[in-house]
Amino acid sequence: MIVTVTPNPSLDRTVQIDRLTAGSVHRARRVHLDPGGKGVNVARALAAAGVPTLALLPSGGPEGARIAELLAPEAVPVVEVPVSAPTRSNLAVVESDGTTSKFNEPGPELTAAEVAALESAVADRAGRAGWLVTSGSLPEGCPEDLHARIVRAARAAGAGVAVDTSGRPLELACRAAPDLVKPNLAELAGLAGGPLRDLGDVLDVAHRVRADGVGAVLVSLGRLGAVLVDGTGSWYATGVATEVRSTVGAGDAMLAGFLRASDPGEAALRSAVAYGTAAVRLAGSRMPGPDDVHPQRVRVDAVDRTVSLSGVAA
Ligand SMILES: Nc1ncnc2c1ncn2[C@@H]1O[C@H](COP(=O)(O)OP(=O)(O)OP(=O)(O)O)[C@@H](O)[C@H]1O
Ligand SMILES: O=P(O)(O)OC[C@@]1(O)O[C@H](CO)[C@@H](O)[C@@H]1O
Repeated sequence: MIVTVTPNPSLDRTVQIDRLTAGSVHRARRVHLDPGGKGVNVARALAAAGVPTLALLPSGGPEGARIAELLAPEAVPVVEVPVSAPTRSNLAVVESDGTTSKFNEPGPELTAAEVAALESAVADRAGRAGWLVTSGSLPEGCPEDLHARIVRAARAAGAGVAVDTSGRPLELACRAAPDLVKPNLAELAGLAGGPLRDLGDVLDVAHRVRADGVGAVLVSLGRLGAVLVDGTGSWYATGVATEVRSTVGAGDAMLAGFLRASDPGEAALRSAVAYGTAAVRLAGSRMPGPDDVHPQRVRVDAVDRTVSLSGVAA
């Protein structure tokens, strides 16, 4: 079973318009509502593939209840930790060429007792998890080492642990020696303390992160694909995305693809990029199912240090 922890879930509203122009009124062509937050998305993709999973999240107000309602038809088991402030709603504006602008709320303020209840729910379930994924931003009131604490608790319970977050919480989580981290380019640059120019820089930082105790580093690079560095080697994979409908959640789909792969290393990277590529073809933060995913179309090579990262958001 793969348990996902999302300290700051969200009700994701995706609005499709022709073109975003600052300061104008826009008429939406379509609106789509998804249960969201990074760990929630990972659990959705896993459930769609028939992988036993459980999404653990704080839940408050009508937004929290709606997330659980939307997860039910996707057959995602949920453990809700009740909190008094309402769960946030996040907005994605997608233009007709696939350009996506995201507006994320900070999230509710959790009390110390609510944070303790979340940690206790993690401790209760970690012993039954093969993997535990802890991901996303932290709402107000959470200590910045919350992901790090969850990593330690899950490791102590014998679970493999994957982390997908950013900034200081990511730095602290790396020090807790998780089995896997999944930074995007901006997050890896944050860990490096400066901009990264090419795959050579990505490789060097990923090796440094591993040397500090992280098992494997899966770096997602948007349209450029992804790099994996683990204890057995390093690879670069690219997919073919025909049509980009929404990039929201592509990183989460990718992490699910990595975790559901039957083999580690190169095979897991292939599955990860197949999932990421499939996700961008789907509207909103919809997660791909196994029929959407084509690992045989993913190209995996040795890492060419000279490939430039210009044009990838960092
Ligand atoms: N524009 C794109 N074209 C093709 N593939 C893409 C594109 N954007 C993302 N992908 C695929 O999805 C994977 C994850 O994307 P990305 O690096 O944007 O993750 P992320 O920043 O963590 O996303 P999120 O936080 O929205 O989940 C990439 O490695 C790639 O395989
Ligand atoms: O604000 P955070 O926690 O960093 O990210 C939240 C979020 O953008 O991540 C998911 C996509 O990865 C969305 O479902 C959700 O809205």
